[in-house]
Amino acid sequence: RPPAWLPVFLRNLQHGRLGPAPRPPLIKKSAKDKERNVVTGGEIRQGEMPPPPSPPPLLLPVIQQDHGQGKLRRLDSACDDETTPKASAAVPPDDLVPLFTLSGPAEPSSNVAVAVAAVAKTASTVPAVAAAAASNTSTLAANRLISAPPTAAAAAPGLMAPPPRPAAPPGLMAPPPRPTSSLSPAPARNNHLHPAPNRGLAPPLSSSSSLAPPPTHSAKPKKPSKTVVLEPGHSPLDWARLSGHPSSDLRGLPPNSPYLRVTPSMLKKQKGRKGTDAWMVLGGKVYNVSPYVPFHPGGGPELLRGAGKDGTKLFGEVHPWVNYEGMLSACLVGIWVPVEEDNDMEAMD
Ligand code: HEM
Repeated sequence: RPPAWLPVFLRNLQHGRLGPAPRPPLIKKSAKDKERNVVTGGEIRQGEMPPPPSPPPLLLPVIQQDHGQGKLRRLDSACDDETTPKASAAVPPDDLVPLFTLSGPAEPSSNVAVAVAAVAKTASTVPAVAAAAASNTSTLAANRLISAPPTAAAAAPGLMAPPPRPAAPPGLMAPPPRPTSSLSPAPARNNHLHPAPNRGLAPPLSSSSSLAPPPTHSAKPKKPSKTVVLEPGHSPLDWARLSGHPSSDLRGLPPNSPYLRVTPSMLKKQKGRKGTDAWMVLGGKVYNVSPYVPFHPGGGPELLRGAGKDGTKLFGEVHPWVNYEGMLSACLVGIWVPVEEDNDMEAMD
């Protein structure tokens, strides 16, 4: 049974609606292209399959270097008179380090172009790149060449070097190494000539390089506290309330007694024993510390270590930050007179 489309096809053929397939336009290879073996099309003979369309040449870098005119240009002999930077078929000098290579075996005799960009060691740190291509290069090969990074193709001595790659922030992994493809910069191969710094043997581990935190003041062992548990109603706040009251007289002297000139013989009798008050010299003044004994955070016995003597040094060794003057203002007996005078307990004028 004939297929359903056959009558329609025959009818169209009968009415001449079906013609031969349109021939593709003939593209003649110019003499220049023949000479340079550039594949730009070619004649299509009848009965032959047309060749697959060749991919458009990669001319992006050329467009960028085209003085902003936006025209597509080929990097071949047709634009030899242009000033656009392009690859030069120069062999890099011996002291240049090959930086860019094309994949595949380099066959000087074939049409495969070998582009080599090299860093000039003599031009300070500026990566002066000389791209070398085979003289018998094809358009495709030339486009491959110029598709290398524009900085690599156009950089020249005296130009600014590209900015250094940002260092990876601490804690983050270092970026993966760039793939060494045919068109990406290859790592320098003469590292053995210039050993990288700080690659020597690591110093032996010392005690300071352990994982323990560095010694600080906070690491100093603290002295155990010698504060005591005070009786109820004898907190520092209670003492402040008691001593700060205007009517409180904690001197242990008869009312309205003047400030005394306290001599050593007077002081040694006031040690807080046998019903006497404990006097203490602090900063040239004599205080009656007896009322403060039950309020002393360090305990009564500790406080009384300085009773009947000059406790300035002892006080300073324990807690120089304590404001004794303010705390004991209501306990002030008089001034300290370190030399013996004729009249003991002589009142000050
Ligand atoms: C000179 C004889 C004294 C001695 C030997 C002495 C001893 C002490 C000691 C051992 C402590 C405990 C420190 C601690 O480990 O926390 C202390 C605390 C204290 N003392 Fe004295 N003390 C004396 C005189 C005084 C005086 C005259 C006053 C008041 C004017 C005073 C007020 C205090 C205060 C406020 C504290 C608590 C300090 C703090 O917690 O930082 N001390 N004292």
